[in-house]
Amino acid sequence: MPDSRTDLDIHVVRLDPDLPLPAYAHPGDAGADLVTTVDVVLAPGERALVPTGIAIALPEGYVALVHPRSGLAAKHGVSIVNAPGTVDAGYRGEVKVLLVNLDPAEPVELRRGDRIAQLVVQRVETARFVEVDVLPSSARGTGGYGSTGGFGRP
Ligand SMILES: O=c1ccn([C@H]2C[C@H](O)[C@@H](COP(=O)(O)OP(=O)(O)OP(=O)(O)O)O2)c(=O)[nH]1
Ligand SMILES: [Mg+2]
Repeated sequence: MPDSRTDLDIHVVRLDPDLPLPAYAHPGDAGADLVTTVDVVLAPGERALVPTGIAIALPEGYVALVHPRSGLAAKHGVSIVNAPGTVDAGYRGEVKVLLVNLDPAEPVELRRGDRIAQLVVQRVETARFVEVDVLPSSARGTGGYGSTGGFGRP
């Protein structure tokens, strides 16, 4: 479904011409759905690098993040090992999805053409890493990993 609010064109090559381009389910959605080109069965705990049949050329200054779909996660325990996957602007290979079946008991069967993940395109900064001897102080300081407490229960 075309989204008239965007001016950003991303060139896509369909490596598998029978399958669709990434598509937003609703106008304004953040994630465009990606499909699998192959049938896959994932046993409990199993992972697989699944091809999506597309290659893209992101403009410089953009990244595409490969996110899990919440419906597959909630209903089948299917997630992405490296979530969110990072597609660099210079990458011209096939976009792939490292799916994992986190369900402890049930295998999951994915069929060619099923929507398996979603691609979120974002602007991104390329930083200069400047070495210094001392960092400026901050309210948090070095506290992390639960330094503010747990669930916040009384
Ligand atoms: O979910 C993903 C993650 C990555 N990639 C592709 C695009 C990305 O630009 C490239 C490299 O990904 P990343 O930098 O995360 O992996 P790496 O292990 O650091 O590999 P490399 O040494 O090639 O950078 O692989 C995907 O197609 N899907
Ligand atoms: Mg890398």
